Amino acid sequence: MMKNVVEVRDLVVVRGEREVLPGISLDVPAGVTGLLGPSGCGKSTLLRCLVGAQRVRSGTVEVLGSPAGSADLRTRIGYVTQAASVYDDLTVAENLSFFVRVLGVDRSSVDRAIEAVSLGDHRDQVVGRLSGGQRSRAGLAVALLGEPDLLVLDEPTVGLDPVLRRDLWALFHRIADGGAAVLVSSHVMDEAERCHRLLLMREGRIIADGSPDEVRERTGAADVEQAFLRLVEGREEVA
Ligand SMILES: Nc1ncnc2c1ncn2[C@@H]1O[C@H](COP(=O)(O)OP(=O)(O)OP(=O)(O)O)[C@@H](O)[C@H]1O
Repeated sequence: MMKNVVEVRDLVVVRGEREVLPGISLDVPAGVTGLLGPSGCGKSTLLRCLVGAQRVRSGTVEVLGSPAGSADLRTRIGYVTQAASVYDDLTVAENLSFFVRVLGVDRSSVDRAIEAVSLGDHRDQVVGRLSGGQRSRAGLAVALLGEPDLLVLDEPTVGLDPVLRRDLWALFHRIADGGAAVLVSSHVMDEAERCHRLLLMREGRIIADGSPDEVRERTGAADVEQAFLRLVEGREEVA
């Protein structure tokens, strides 16, 4: 049995002139893992590496036992970026039918994906007329088409109201309960409590790794936001 869904070792990524990831190592197990850190710390860059969309300078990225970017991972990873991944002028069902052909997966996955994100009542509605939360779920449905073993979500709850955020997190947990590993990035620390496991990131490095309880206990903090600040301050004292 495989231990980790993702294993990253000594990964170095340079974007523009900057070493955005200066040699990061981390594992992602099954369940819901939160990748948390301030804007610009390199979360999206790391996620791009996992899906094989980022040029890397050195190090290794293994996903589901294969090197990131391998052809056999194409339908085994679902990836939702911050940019909209669905077409505004197509209905939910038309979008999904289109991506079914692109991915070469079974047509029956359209209904399954629509049901998974609870968009049954909106399946024949044009995406451009959906609310923000419904649009997010439509994008998520596309990522679920291939029944992925790993779902990579880049800040999926940005700009959503608290009720929609809560509903989306419940959905991530249902997906994880179905057996997929779910990796969710966020710069909102209060989302940390909703994860089985946390990776706290700062300036291209992982500064803490564990369950929300472990991270809080290790730092003696009341919540994960305070834990993050304590870790940052601790580092600065040592430096
Ligand atoms: N195309 C690019 N060319 C050069 N530098 C880039 C490019 N894209 C991002 N960067 C830089 O890489 C660093 C990390 O960016 P990244 O998008 O990975 O951060 P992030 O943690 O996902 O931020 P956010 O939460 O704002 O999305 C930033 O300093 C950013 O300016």
